[in-house]
Amino acid sequence: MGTMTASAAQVKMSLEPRFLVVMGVSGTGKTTIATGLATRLGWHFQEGDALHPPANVEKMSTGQPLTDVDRAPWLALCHDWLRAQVEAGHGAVLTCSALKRAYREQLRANGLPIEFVHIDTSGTELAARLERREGHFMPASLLPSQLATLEVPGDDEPVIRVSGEKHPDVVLEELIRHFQTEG
Ligand SMILES: Nc1ncnc2c1ncn2[C@@H]1O[C@H](COP(=O)(O)OP(=O)(O)O)[C@@H](O)[C@H]1O
Ligand SMILES: O=C(O)[C@H](O)[C@@H](O)[C@H](O)[C@H](O)COP(=O)(O)O
Repeated sequence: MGTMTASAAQVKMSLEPRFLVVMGVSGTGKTTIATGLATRLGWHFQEGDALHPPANVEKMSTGQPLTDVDRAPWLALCHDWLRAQVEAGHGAVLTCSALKRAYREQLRANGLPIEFVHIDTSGTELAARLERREGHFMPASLLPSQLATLEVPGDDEPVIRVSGEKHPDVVLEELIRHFQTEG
């Protein structure tokens, strides 16, 4: 335990701030990975779901997928949060499904140095997780539309790809090692 605390402290000291959007479809593990990173690195965290206007939450709760128009004000709030973190200069992690390229471009607008962490998980594993998950407004019935809407980030986008099917601790280790290697 003492050793783990020491190594977490070393990581906090040695890493330059980064501005991360942990993205992917519902149930892929965004909140799990983003909170793990924020805790281990001492970076600021924002749950993107908490920025949805109430009408969006109501819509998803009743099993209706969001449209581009529904998502626009939410993405604007996500962008504003990211911009404030960049201006403050401390590391930050946001969860945001960011399913389409255009949404990711909106998040990166104004030249923000955002990097995406795309968590990729198979449809069968996602369905099982969402059926098990309790106390969340997002129903499993919306999974097909999430998967159909996803535009996997291209190699021309600033993206780090991770598997959502490994243990979260393994993914966190991989990400932190990647950040250490990149300086
Ligand atoms: N790598 C993983 N392996 C197994 N279960 C996971 C993993 N990551 C997350 N989960 C579980 O799957 C569910 C969805 O994870 P969550 O982090 O809420 O995803 P999202 O924020 O993308 O919807 C939660 O019950 C969580 O505990
Ligand atoms: O753009 C969307 O359709 C939503 O943002 C969606 O992708 C998101 O997943 C929900 O907010 C549910 O929250 P979880 O992702 O935490 O399941």
